[in-house]
Amino acid sequence: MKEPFQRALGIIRKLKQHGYEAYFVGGAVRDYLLNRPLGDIDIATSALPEEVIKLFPKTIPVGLKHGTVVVLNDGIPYEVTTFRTEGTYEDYRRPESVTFVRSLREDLQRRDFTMNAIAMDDHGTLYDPFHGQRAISAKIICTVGKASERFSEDALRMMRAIRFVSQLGFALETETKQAIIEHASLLAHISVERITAEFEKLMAGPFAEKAFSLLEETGLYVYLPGLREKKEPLKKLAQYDWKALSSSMERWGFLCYLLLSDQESSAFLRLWKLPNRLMKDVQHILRILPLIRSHDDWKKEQLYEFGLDYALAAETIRSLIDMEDAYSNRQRLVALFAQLPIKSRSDLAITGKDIMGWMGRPGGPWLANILKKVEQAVIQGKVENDKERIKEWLISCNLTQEKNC
Ligand SMILES: Nc1ccn([C@@H]2O[C@H](COP(=O)(O)OP(=O)(O)OP(=O)(O)O)[C@@H](O)[C@H]2O)c(=O)n1
Ligand SMILES: [Mg+2]
Repeated sequence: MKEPFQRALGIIRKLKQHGYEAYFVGGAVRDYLLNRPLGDIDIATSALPEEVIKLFPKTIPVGLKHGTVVVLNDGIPYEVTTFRTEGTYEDYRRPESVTFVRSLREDLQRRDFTMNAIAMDDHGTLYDPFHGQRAISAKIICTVGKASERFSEDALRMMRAIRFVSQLGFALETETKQAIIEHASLLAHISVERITAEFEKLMAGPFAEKAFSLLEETGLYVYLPGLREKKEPLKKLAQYDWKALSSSMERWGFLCYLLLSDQESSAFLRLWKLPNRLMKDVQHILRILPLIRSHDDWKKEQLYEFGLDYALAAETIRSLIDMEDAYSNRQRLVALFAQLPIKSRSDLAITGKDIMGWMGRPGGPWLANILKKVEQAVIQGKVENDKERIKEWLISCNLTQEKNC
């Protein structure tokens, strides 16, 4: 058994010693069978939440209504959830309350996809009543039972299905795909935050282009923020190798650049409720892209002005769009940046104070103007980044004359 499971065995064994059933379930079992890195390890048990709390010294009651208690074992948190069915669903979202059951099979039956409905006991024996292993071998994403029921219970599962396509490269089973086509509009009941979380994972998957193609084909895109009118440009997204993009900022930047006009992007990013920092970063990239696409190569001044991180992100997107090798273009940019005599204003050998002293004038807009000129001259190699040289240069250019500031 893999190390992360080993470390959680104590929890399962303790539950069993007290007469309860307990199993590893969900994504970790799936990823273990796929030989992928394991995420959070979830445990399902017949013990009720209060029974779990009594057994373990360190617990956090994170979702008692849903039967979930976090058990801290050697400082690592594990979600321990009571076997449950989700009872009646309202509004196509996960329910407010659940019904606890004492059978593993019933618990697995309420899960979304067969590959996510496999349980593993403390000896590594698998319980797979819905043939999840078969689906994994065939690389198929298939709902447990009737697809229309699973998607009506929680419409986010339609996004999850396509997000798993992106992460695993699997295909959607026919009935599952058909049900997404028929139930796409139910996504309107789901909160933007949950949709965004899935969409971020979708964009980051190694098979994102397959997923974009499916968003378009199933019509699910219509219910994604700001994409309703973007059927045709959306098709373009499926033509690129998204693996070339390596951060959230690059992925959102690329998406906006391909789908939207300059005026649309800020409202679009707000619709997805992205964090402010990310929105600002993306908009910065979107301002850089048209500038660098109109030139053959980077200018030193541009690189200095944008900073290496943003420049690299924009260059990665540009390379992808122009079908160039992003790796070597990035390397070139890093080398060019290394050659810059200064990387930011704080690297200048002089300060505003020096200039005020030389000119005997108090600060004002003129000072920012001169500092800018000095910065440009240093970057262009017209003057060495040295206090005396800069002073001489200012005098020789007559920049110490008020009329030239
Ligand atoms: N809408 C959902 C969300 C989750 N699940 C079940 O709860 C498990 C754990 O959920 P979660 O951690 O959200 O997803 P994972 O499948 O583990 O995927 P990831 O690797 O991204 O965590 C899933 O495997 C699935 O069995 C479900 O049936 N329906
Ligand atoms: Mg998980």
